[in-house]
Amino acid sequence: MRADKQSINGKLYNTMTQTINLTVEMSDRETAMELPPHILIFPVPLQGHVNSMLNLAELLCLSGLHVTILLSDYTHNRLLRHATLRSRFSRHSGFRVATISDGLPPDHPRVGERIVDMALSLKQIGGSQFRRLMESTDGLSEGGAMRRVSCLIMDGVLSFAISVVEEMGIPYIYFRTISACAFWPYFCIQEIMDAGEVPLRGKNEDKLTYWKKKEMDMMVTSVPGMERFLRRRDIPRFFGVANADDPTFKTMKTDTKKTVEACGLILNTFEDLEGPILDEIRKHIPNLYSIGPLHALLKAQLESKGMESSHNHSSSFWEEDRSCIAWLDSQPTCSVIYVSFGSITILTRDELLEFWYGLVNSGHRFLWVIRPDSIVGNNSENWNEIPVELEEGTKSRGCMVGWVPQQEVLAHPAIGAFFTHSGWNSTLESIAIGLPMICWAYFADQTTNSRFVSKVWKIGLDMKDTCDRIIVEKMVKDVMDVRRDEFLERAHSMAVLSGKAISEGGSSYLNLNRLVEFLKSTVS
Ligand SMILES: O=c1ccn([C@@H]2O[C@H](COP(=O)(O)OP(=O)(O)O[C@H]3O[C@H](CO)[C@@H](O)[C@H](O)[C@H]3O)[C@@H](O)[C@H]2O)c(=O)[nH]1
Ligand SMILES: C[C@H]1CC[C@@H]2C(C(=O)O)=CO[C@@H](O)[C@@H]21
Repeated sequence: MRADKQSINGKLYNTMTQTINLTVEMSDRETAMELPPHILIFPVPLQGHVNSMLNLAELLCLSGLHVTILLSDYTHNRLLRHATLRSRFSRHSGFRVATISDGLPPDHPRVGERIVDMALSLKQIGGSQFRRLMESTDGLSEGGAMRRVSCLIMDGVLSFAISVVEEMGIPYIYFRTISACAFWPYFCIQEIMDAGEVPLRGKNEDKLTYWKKKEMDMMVTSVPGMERFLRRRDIPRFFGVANADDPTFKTMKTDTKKTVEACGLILNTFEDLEGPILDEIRKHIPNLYSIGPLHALLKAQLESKGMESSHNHSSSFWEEDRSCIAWLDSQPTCSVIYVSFGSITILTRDELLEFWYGLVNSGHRFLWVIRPDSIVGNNSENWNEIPVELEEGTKSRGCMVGWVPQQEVLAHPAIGAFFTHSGWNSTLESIAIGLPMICWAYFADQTTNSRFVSKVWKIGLDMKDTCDRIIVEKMVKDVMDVRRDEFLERAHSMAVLSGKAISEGGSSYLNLNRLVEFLKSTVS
C-alpha cells in the first residue's frame, strides 16, 4: 500500500492510497481524554446524499471535531476515481473514510427507480456489517488515535444502525438530506392514507397512468400547513403503491416516523425558505437543526479561514467534463439554460427527443448534462439517425456533456436558468445563486420540491407528469424571456435570504454552532 508523507504544521500525516486515514501523531501531552469528539456520518450511498454529508463532514472538521464518513465500497471507489476526496480532506486533521458493502452486485445499474434496491439491500445486510465494523474496531477508535465514536449522524432510511449505537451507548442524530417540505408529507403518510387522499394503485394500473389521472389535481387536506397548495400529485412519489405492504413504502413510512426518537434532526435548508413547514415539524421534533444551504455555508466558512473553497473540489461519482466551461465562456451573459436531471433520473429515447426538440425549437442556447447511464430502452437504436434539425440546432446553440462541475456551472455568468429534476441539492444550489428553474421531477421528494418552486416560492415553473416538446419550448421561452424579470427578481430575493442565513449571526450559522456544541457535549 503506497503511502506518501506530507508535513503539515510540523505534524506528520500518512495518507493511505486506499482510504484517507490521517494518523495523528500523539504528542506526550495529548491523551485519549483530550481528543476531540469523534463523529460518525453515515449517508445513503448516493450522489445527492454523499454531497451534502461530505459538506457537513468538512464543516465539523473546521470546528475541530474528528469525523469518519461511512461509505459503500462502490461509492468510495467512484469518489477515488473521479472526485478530489484526498486533497480536499488531507488538509483537515482527524478525517477518515470507512466502508461497508451495499450488498448489490457491481453491475447493478444503481439508477432509476431500481435505486431503491440499494436502500432495501442495506436494510437487509447493513445491520450486521455495521455491528461488525463498530465492534471490531472498538468504535472506530483507530487504536487510540481517535476517540470511540461519540455520536452518529445517520441518513433518514438507515434505521438498522440504531440498535447497534444504542447498545454501545452512542447518541444519534438523523440528517435527512431532502427538503423540509418533502420530509413533512412523508411524516404524515399515515394521516394521508387514513384520509384516503392517495388511494392504492390498481393491480393492473401502471404508475404513469395512475399519476396522470385528473383526480391527482385534488388538494391534500391531511398535511398541516400545506392545505392551500399541496395536490395529490405533489406528494413524494413513494406513495401511489399497489399495496400498503410495498417494502419501499413501508421503509419510508417507518423510518421517517423513527426520527422522533433521535437526539435531533438535521435538515439542509434555511428558516426564510421553509420556516412554516419547519415549525410544523418542530411540533413533533423540537430539536431541529436547519443548517443549509450546506454547500454555501461551507464555502463561506472556508473562505473566512483563507482556505480553498469546496467550489474547487469535486465529490462527483462521474468524470467531470470541463470543456463546458470553455463553451460557456464564449456565450453571452444569461443566454444559456443549464439542463441536468441529477444522478438517478433515467429517460427513454422518446423523452430525450421531446426535450431535445423543445430546447432547439426554443431558439435559446443550452448546456445539457446527459449522464452516461441515463438513457434506457433499446440502446441498439441507431443514434446516427439524429434528425438534421436537431443536429444543426445543437451545433449552433447547444453543448451536451456527460457530467459537469455543477456549482461552477450554475455560478457562470452565461447561465440564465436551470432545467432541473428538482433534486434537493440542485434546487438549493439554484436558490443560493439566484437562478430561476423549470422543474421536471422524476421521483421521491422531487415532486414536492417542484411544487414549492412553482407555487410557494414562485421562482420557476413545474412541468410535472408531462414530457412534451411544445411545453418544453414554451417554458424555456417563459423563464428565459417572457417572464424572465418576474422570476429573476424573486430568485434574487431568495438568494439574498440564503446568503443571510449562512452569514455570521444568520439562522443556519447559529444552528450549526448549536449542533457543534451538542456534539462536543457528548464527550464532556
Ligand atoms: O453534472 C452534474 C450533475 C449534478 N451534480 C451534482 O450532483 C448533485 C445531485 O444531487 P441532487 O440534485 O440532490 O439530485 P440526486 O442526485 O437525484 O439526489 C438524490 O438525493 C437527493 C437528496 O436526498 C434527493 O433530493 C433527490 O431526489 C435524489 O434523487 C448536486 O449536488 C449537483 O451539484 C454535478 O456535480 N454534476
Ligand atoms: C433511494 C431513496 C431512498 C431514500 C432516499 C430519499 C429520502 O427521502 O431520503 C429520497 O430519494 C432518494 O434520494 C433515496
